[in-house]
Amino acid sequence: MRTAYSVENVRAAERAAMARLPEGALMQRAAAGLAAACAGLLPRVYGARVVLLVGPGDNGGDALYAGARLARRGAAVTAVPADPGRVHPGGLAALRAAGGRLSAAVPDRADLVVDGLLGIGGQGGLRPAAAALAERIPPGAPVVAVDLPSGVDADTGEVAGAAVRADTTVTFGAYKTGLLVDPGAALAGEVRLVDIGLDPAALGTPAAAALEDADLPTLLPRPGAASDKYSRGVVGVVAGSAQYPGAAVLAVAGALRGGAGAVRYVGPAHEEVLARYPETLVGRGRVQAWVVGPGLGGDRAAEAAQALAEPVPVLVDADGLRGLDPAVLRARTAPTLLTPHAGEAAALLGVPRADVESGRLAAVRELAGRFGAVVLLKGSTTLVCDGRGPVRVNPTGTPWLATAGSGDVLSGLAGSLLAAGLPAADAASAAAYLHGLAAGRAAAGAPLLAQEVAAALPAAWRAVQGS
Ligand SMILES: NC(=O)C1=CN([C@@H]2O[C@H](COP(=O)(O)OP(=O)(O)OC[C@H]3O[C@@H](n4cnc5c(N)ncnc54)[C@H](OP(=O)(O)O)[C@@H]3O)[C@@H](O)[C@H]2O)[C@@H](O)CC1
Ligand SMILES: [K+]
Repeated sequence: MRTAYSVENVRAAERAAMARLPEGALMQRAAAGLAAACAGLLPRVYGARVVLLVGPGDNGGDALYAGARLARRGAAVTAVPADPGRVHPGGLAALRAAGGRLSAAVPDRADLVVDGLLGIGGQGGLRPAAAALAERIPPGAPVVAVDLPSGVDADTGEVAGAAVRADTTVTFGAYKTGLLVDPGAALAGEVRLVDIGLDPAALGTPAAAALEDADLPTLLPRPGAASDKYSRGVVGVVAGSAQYPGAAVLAVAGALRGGAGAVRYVGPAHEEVLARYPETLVGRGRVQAWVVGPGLGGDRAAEAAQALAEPVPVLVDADGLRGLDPAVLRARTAPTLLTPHAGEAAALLGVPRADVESGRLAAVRELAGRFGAVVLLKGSTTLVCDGRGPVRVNPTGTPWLATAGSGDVLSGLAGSLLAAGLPAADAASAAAYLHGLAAGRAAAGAPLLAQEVAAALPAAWRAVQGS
């Protein structure tokens, strides 16, 4: 599990480390790691044109000390301060001593740009002087962000105004939440973590976590010799309508590949479902988890209410989410998993969709708290929040996954994992992970059908089991 921490926790761990280290040691470690990463990105350090964008704080200090190291190896290093009156004095002296120079303007050409404008001390969108420098980054020059792309909120990934788009982010001591959550994650490029010797215990509880392949085998159900279809769990799928029969087929497809022993379908599209998947049971009956919502069409609160009245885990998606009553969910004894996209989340919260898109972390936390449910917020980075532990950020997927029906497959898959006995947050995050992995494999750089995602799930499952 890749874990990310709040600025408050990172600062606490840094204070603890600074108390036992000589002054400036942490910054030197950070600068050494940054310089090594920059050197690795350049075909040749000697003679390379390196431009440092330097903010007023320690983030700028890191950039200057790293620039000094590159200058000592023969790079032509130019530092451009956002505010010439506020530049890290030690860093500036080191750069000058190494032969680097200071400039008021961003040079037209660069082999590498180092963004040291703002790190974890940044508040709000970039101020005009810093924004002006960010806008003048020479087109095509690779950009390395120091600690995080300037303009990205370290705790939320939110971007309020101008921000730097990095190809690589070199972050120090621990991942920051904003590096995992969009839109910040999308601006960070490839994120590299430099160990500066922070004590993991001093970092406290992570604010966010991203699953990795190696986490999946411990989460996914594995049938034993004595398992039968009932002990492996039966998942009921309430989905589809005359208008959207395909949603039923796709939700069942996801459910069949999610590890439950059997899938029970309830709805008008049973002929379509059986034609495609004769393994499906049809009609109401006992289940270990319900999936309600894909393709129901219209306001179908009644179907959701019927499932929610049963003391088993219930996943509510799509049309089932309309008009959900928080009081009903909060009164439930079994877990509830809601799987909205941004538009559905906005409707549940009564806010514009743009607010959810720009503040995804806040939105998923608010939904989980308000509804007393585990919430999987779909999107470019899918988030899962259970209202208690770190928010899970899904690292797999492909933009091709933004295709009709892919959410139906995800709901079936997550519901199946619920029926197999996984806690709701694990079911949701494991499903999102496998779904994204399957989509990446199936798309392979070309447009993707939702049914191909479902078909690729067994290969994704095998791949992580072998990890
Ligand atoms: N602590 C450690 O042990 C280590 C820390 N390390 C490094 O230090 C970094 C944190 O340094 P930091 O605390 O100096 O903050 P930093 O990110 O440079 O920015 C603060 C400055 O920016 C300004 N400013 C704020 N918002 C702004 C905006 N929107 N637009 C423009 N300006 C804005 C703000 O101005 P003020 O509000 O004071 O007027 C203040 O001057 C961290 O990310 C890592 O890189 C590493 O070396 C490892 C060891
Ligand atoms: K930065």
